[in-house]
Amino acid sequence: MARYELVKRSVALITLTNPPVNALSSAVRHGIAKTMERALSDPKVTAVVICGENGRFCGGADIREFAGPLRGPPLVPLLDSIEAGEKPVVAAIEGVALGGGLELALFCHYRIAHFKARLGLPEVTLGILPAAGGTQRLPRLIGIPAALELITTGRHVSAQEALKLGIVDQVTEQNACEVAVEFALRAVAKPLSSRRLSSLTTPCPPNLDALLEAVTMQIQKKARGVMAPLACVQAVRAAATMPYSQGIKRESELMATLFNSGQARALQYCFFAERTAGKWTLPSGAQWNDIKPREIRSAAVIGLGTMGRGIAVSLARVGIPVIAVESDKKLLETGRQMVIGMLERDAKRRGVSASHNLLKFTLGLQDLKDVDLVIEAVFEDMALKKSVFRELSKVCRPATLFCTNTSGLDVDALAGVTDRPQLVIGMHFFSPAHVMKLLEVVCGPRSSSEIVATAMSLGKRMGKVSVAVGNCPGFVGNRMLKPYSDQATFLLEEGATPEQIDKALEDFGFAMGVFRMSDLAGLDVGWRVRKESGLTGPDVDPKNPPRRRQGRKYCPIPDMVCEQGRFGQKTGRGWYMYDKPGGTKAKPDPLIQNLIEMYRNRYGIQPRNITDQEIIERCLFALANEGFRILEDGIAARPEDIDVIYLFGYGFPRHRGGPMFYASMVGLQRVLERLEHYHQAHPDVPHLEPSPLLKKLVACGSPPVQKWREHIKTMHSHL
Ligand SMILES: C[C@H](O)[C@H](C)C(=O)SCCNC(=O)CCNC(=O)[C@H](O)C(C)(C)COP(=O)([O-])OP(=O)([O-])OC[C@H]1O[C@@H](n2cnc3c(N)ncnc32)[C@H](O)[C@@H]1OP(=O)([O-])[O-]
Repeated sequence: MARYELVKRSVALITLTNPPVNALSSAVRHGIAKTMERALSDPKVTAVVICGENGRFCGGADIREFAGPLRGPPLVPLLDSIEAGEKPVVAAIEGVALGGGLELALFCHYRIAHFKARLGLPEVTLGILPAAGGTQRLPRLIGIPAALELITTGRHVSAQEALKLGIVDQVTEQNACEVAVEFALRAVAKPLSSRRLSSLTTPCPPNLDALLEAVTMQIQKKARGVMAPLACVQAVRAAATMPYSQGIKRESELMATLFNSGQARALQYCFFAERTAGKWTLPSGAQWNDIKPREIRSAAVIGLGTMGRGIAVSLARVGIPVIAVESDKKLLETGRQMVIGMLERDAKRRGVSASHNLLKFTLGLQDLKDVDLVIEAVFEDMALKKSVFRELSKVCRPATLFCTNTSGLDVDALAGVTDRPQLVIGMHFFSPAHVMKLLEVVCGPRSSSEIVATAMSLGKRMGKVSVAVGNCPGFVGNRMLKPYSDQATFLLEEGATPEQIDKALEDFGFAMGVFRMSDLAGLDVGWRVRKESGLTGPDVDPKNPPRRRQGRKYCPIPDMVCEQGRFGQKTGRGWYMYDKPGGTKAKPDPLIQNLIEMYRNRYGIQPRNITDQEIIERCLFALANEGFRILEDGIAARPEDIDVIYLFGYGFPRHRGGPMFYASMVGLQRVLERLEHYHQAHPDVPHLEPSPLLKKLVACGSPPVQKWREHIKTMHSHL
């Protein structure tokens, strides 16, 4: 839809109207075609201004339309008529001009941007490329190197940077529309030929091939197996080496190779899944858009260990005064220095001043009597956490909200020791808490909808992707991690090596394989959890550690590694060896290979050749299978939530969509068959037994992931 008005007696003002981001849906494209034709044919009209309703120019093509057959007028011929017209067309950019929105502006003869506007060609983040001339026009306007960087990264630039790059002609602090109308009136007399980007030659750097080669290498190194960025390089190469008409053909050829690809579908699924995750509903029927969150004006963090420090920084940097508490002077001083240091480095990186004044450090819980919200981040020990919550109930005013950063302990058990179980919730941050975007908001059965709403909105305010989950051991992320890492260690027993398993997972797209990731996180963390859950400990015979524990198959190799003091990067030895404690460059360690071979000999295990396909199937199908169980148990409301948790908390490759979307892409029938195959081979590994929900979805014809919810409804929700 596009609105047409005549202003200043001779300027046609065309306003795109498709809330919330004026995406270029077929209706909007129809609207532009009709209003442009009217403006160009009306003799009263001397110039045209295009703007967007609600202070947003245009968020690009309507991504929702990609799933179906494309209808309505094709974009490029429509935009050609704008550039070819004899009347100056000025784009008045407010809010955002992204993707097809910026391309629309690049067909206009002039671009005026509001100083708060953001511009960019983020198509590559959706697994595609700018297919409305962006790859041919932006290089002609700002040169190859700058255009290449923006198109292969999809980065948004500010209006100021866009002016410096030459993307826009003027930046204004006033209403961009009014400024554009004045600008258009002044442009009437000026020639337009030099303003038609299609007629310009692309300024080429002398080292073009070397530049394109270097960018290609960098992409292949950083974005393993991701297609779109490489196609973007090819399209920009066409802008440098072909006339515009051929370049635009090359652009659409390359787009055709991407548009229906699995990667594009996965990345577009992630776009919407991320936005769906924030829309929670509780068993009571309370939901995200009808519960008003409390405003948090002050907070406290208890415990300044690794997590507590990151949480304090994440609160202070968004302007929330924080009281940080530790149990003794030395820990408090160490914590204070580290938090201040992190806040300063973070502020420097963001080019802002550090908000030291918002931080207060204390040894006394009584200083927390008036805070709005407390986040407990002490050592992962139930008894210790309970004593903290009992104390808090005594000192904090009745309305103060209590949150725990436990990564898997029972939130309701903690709520039970307080005087306000309805005001207790889990806020599970991921390490480092001031960097990782994911926040699991763990709703106990007594958590009120008000505290759920408050925790979710506080997460958004802290720049987190917040997902509401139910209360069970390990919640969603860590609960699924166990079958995934268990399969990896079982594969070690059967013949694989840590390097082989990690390489298979990294070739699949993970930034780090399971063993390198464990070395980073610290092997002692998992060891302590296994001890606390009684799976290992001093009463286990180290000479003959049993391979069945608590009625299930158990692999003692990780314990044997820890018993040698190998805790990963922090000790310089783990599944890999590092040049020094804290080193990050992993090298295969023959001692680990010896340990595994001795272990196989002791139990008479004949190693066999294990394929990368088996590694991927056993690790990822076990992961997804636990995801199905979590949906059955109502611990997660929909598969999108699980996928967002794994994308933002566990480094699952975005171009694979997440464990549940990946399972749907592989085909639920195949996932079921492979799990049945592996469970038959390993009947003593319950998490390989296909979940009832998986069987049910296959029986229902394997509906697309977005439709699974309809089949989950029958189950009881813990959310
Ligand atoms: C030819 C051409 O070459 C090619 C082919 C293309 O152009 S491909 C398309 C390229 N364009 C993009 O990649 C930009 C994508 N959008 C964004 O980056 C952000 O949305 C935003 C613009 C920076 C606003 O952020 P926000 O935080 O203020 O709000 P939001 O929650 O994100 O969004 C608010 C609501 O708008 C929906 N939405 C946003 N952009 C949309 C789009 N392009 N198409 C359809 N829906 C969109 C979104 O799902 C949400 O819906 P709901 O959840 O309310 O139901």
